Amino acid sequence: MKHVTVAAAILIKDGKVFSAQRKDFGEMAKRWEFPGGKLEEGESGEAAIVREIKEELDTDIRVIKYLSTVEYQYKTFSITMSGYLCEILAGDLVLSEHLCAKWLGKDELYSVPWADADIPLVQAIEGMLV
Ligand SMILES: Nc1nc2c([nH]c(=O)n2[C@@H]2O[C@H](COP(=O)(O)OP(=O)(O)OP(=O)(O)O)[C@@H](O)[C@H]2O)c(=O)[nH]1
Repeated sequence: MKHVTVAAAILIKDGKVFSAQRKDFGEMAKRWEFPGGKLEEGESGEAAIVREIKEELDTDIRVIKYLSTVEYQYKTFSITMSGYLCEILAGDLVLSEHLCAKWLGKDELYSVPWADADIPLVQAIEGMLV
């Protein structure tokens, strides 16, 4: 079974968290996720998340702190995903790899179909939202 190690950015602004919708292919097609992606060989999670957000969203971020790591077994692959609380340094989160995106407040947090693996991370950040 394929295993992927992923870094995810938790971006919170005005009490809302940034969530983006995956494209229409793969096991997680059209699910909502934290932006990010797979670590390259020898790369740290912190370095990967800064690189991925630049690549995917043309935005410079910095990691404020590591939050937590989720392990999840999908039908076709397993995932280890670490979430990092990040802040935007420069850029406008320009979508290039997602269908759309939303800033979700506490009341809307579960209004989108999240990727299954994300639920523990979503729960972990609920208290940071308004
Ligand atoms: N970025 C991201 N990926 C997630 C999340 N939750 C989750 O299950 N995943 C899964 O983790 C994997 C990440 O792969 P990706 O396609 O985003 O990563 P990448 O940009 O490095 O991929 P690529 O360069 O191979 O296309 C996907 O299978 C995706 O479905 C999440 O919150 N964020």
